[in-house]
Amino acid sequence: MNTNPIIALDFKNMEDVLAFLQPFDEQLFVKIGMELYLQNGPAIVKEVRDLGHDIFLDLKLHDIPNTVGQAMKGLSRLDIQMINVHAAGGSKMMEAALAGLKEGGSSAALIAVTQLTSTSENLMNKEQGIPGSINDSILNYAHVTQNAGLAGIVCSANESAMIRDALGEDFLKVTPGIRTMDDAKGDQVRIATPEFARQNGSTHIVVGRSITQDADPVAKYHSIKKAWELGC
Ligand SMILES: O=c1ccn([C@@H]2O[C@H](COP(=O)(O)O)[C@@H](O)[C@H]2O)c(=O)[nH]1
Repeated sequence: MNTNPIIALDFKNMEDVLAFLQPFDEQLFVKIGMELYLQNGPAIVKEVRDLGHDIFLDLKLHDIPNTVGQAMKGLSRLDIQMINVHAAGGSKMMEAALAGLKEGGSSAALIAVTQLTSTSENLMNKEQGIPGSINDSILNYAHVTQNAGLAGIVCSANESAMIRDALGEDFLKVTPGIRTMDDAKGDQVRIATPEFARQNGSTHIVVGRSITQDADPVAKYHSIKKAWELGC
């Protein structure tokens, strides 16, 4: 699987996507999330794929098993490399998602969000009503996800070593919340640098505003890619 940094294409339409992608002269791994997909529909996935880029479709499905399974079957028609659900939907929902994806003939890696990188332990305890440490919650969701047969999880890079030690190198640890030292944290809580993500066992990093809002996105992408590849 492509392990290049995954660029989050958090734009409102294809015009903005094209303006962003135009200066890049290489094949990228990009993420299409709710902002772009919900305002433009499935056609946007084909348009980006036709440009030659690999795609992580970050829709974070979370509903009853039958609904998620049927939705995944529909999404399996899209030529994508990675897709996700929320682990909080439970093992039956994740199994239905996987079955739907496979029935539709897709070989995309199915992964599950554990705790969003914008979630703090305090928020989890008080608003989700989950007691204990956020690491315990993430580890629990990761075990449930692996037992349901999925390829990996979304977590922050801070938790990647814990997940690797418990669930192995091959289980995907896809980590957003990536920031360089001079980046604004914004709404993210559990952040890490690309080099730390590499050292701590992430298999993929997801990078949005650090690249997309930079004055020179191509140069920023290459500096993040280098830090990620070298781990220093
Ligand atoms: O836990 C999660 C799951 C998904 N995301 C997504 O990743 C990018 C991060 O964007 P930045 O601009 O680098 O903060 C964004 O599309 C999120 O929807 C996440 O951040 N955390």
